[in-house]
Amino acid sequence: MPSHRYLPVHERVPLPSSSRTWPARRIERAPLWVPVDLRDGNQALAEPMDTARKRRLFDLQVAMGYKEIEVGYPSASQTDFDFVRHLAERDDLPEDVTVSVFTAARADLIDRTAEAVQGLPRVLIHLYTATAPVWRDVVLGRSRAELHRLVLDAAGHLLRRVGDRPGVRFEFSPEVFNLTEPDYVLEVCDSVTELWDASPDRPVVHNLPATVEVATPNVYADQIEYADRHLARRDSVILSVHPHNDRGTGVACAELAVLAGAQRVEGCLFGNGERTGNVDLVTLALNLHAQGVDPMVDLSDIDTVREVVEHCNRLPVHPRHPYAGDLVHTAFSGTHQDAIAKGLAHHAKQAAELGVPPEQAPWAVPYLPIDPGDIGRTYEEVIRINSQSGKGGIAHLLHAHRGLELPPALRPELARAVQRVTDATGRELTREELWELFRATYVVPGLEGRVTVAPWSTAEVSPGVHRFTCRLRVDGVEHSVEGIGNGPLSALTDALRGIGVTVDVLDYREHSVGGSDGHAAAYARCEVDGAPWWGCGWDTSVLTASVNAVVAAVNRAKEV
Ligand SMILES: CC(=O)SCCNC(=O)CCNC(=O)[C@H](O)C(C)(C)COP(=O)(O)OP(=O)(O)OC[C@H]1O[C@@H](n2cnc3c(N)ncnc32)[C@H](O)[C@@H]1OP(=O)(O)O
Ligand SMILES: CC(C)C(=O)C(=O)O
Ligand SMILES: [Mg+2]
Repeated sequence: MPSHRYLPVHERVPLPSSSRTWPARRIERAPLWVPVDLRDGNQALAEPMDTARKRRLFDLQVAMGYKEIEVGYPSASQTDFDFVRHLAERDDLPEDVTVSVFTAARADLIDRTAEAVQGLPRVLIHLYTATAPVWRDVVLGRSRAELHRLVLDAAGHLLRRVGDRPGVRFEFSPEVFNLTEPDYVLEVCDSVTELWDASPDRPVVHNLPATVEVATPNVYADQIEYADRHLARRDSVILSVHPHNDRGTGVACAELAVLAGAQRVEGCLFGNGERTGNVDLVTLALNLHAQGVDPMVDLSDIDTVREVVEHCNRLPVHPRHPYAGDLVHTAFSGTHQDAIAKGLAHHAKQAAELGVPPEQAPWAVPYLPIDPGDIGRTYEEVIRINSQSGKGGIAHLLHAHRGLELPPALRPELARAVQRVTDATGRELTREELWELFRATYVVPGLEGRVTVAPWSTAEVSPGVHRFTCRLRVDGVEHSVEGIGNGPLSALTDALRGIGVTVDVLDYREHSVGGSDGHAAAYARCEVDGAPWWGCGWDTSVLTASVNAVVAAVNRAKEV
């Protein structure tokens, strides 16, 4: 790999001196989130959104609780212009929502922008120019002083065009801030602050983008902390960040930048955006949620959010995407499943002890950073069965979906049966298939097999003495038999012994299963002809379930 072609960041740009304090800080409240899907995200789509798609995403963002939303680059295309006009003319913006529009520092584009926003009650006009040396030299062909002049001319032009309109505020972005000399950033931003006469009640936004990520997130945090400390009229400046994700560390950059003093974060839902995307606002919000901090946006129905975003962007969200992917709450592997199953049971118990609903109780379930229920996910997806799965997960699934309380001693051999199937097929077992496997292995042998018992009856002939009377069919030969014992099951085993089937019940459990069909499950571990076998019964009658469980164990032994 020709790595020698690339310079490390400290050889590309002077970095601010390092008296940093951000590493010791904590994020205790959400910054102002600003979705830029309708502008930055949109400019990265092969098929940019039309008005209907833009409106759908905008309405979603309003419903989620975003208060500032970048809606387009109205001077760039008729579609974007029309969408801004649509918002202005519909006149249905919630009173606490401000829209933002984007423009380059060119008089013609500013004029068109001013036309587009006419009539909007609250609008932030976002002016940008790249300030980094390579862009100055190669793209814009201007020296530091010349570019500074260009910015001030554009900022002044904007002020003259719309500065006296009520509800208008300004934002400035020195594009590629992260590769711009820190003193030059201050020089340009401070002069813009002054020109726009920012004040605490009409602050300017300075948005310092990592337009293309080039360094580890700590470097960006140092750059932001330096700006936080040195920007003029700091109480009249909202310090904003706009990370991209070229190195896959956009989220880390945003979080460290907030530690370093950023008050506002621009990004896109699920991280759409140029190249590898803008920083993902959903992940950022849920990262805060998972730290006990109110994210100030509603993600309680993440699947609807995802569905709308996928529709509007025509891009899928990856199955492993943090929080939102189809697979992120799912454990296939045995030890994780075991821990989750125990964690969920413990969670339910603790909630009951605290007297609060489970969805309000403190969360400490292994391997699940947040309760999937918080974002509208169900538990059904949490544990899924394949060849990596173990007894804990299998028992959890049969409990969750069929109400079975499998005896711990039965679980290992059921897990082996499951593994034989998943190894052979190489695929996942659905919960219905798992139930069928359990039924076929342990329940069906109680209903059909070499030995069948039907009809039968029991009676307590004297206190503590039970009689079991039945027609027994063994290998097609019918017998009428009776047995006596201290309970129905011991009377049954006595009857079996009468025709030469030696069976002892070593362990027996039963429980009723909730639900309208009112089934009972019975589990019998029996010694049959000297070897132990499990059999299970599943019937609306507990007694029938128990008889079937013993017969199932017998038939399983006889089928070997
Ligand atoms: C990091 C970001 O996301 S920046 C935002 C980028 N977004 C977009 O580009 C999407 C929409 N853009 C567009 O539709 C078009 O670029 C338009 C309509 C805005 C402008 O189109 P055109 O006039 O055809 O120019 P073009 O796109 O080629 O822009 C390049 C020119 O603008 C200049 N320019 C680029 N950025 C800026 C800026 N921020 N401020 C002032 N001038 C700029 C360049 O120096 C170049 O000038 P030159 O022709 O004198 O060399
Ligand atoms: C804020 C603007 C200029 C931007 O999208 C970027 O720098 O990435
Ligand atoms: Mg961007």
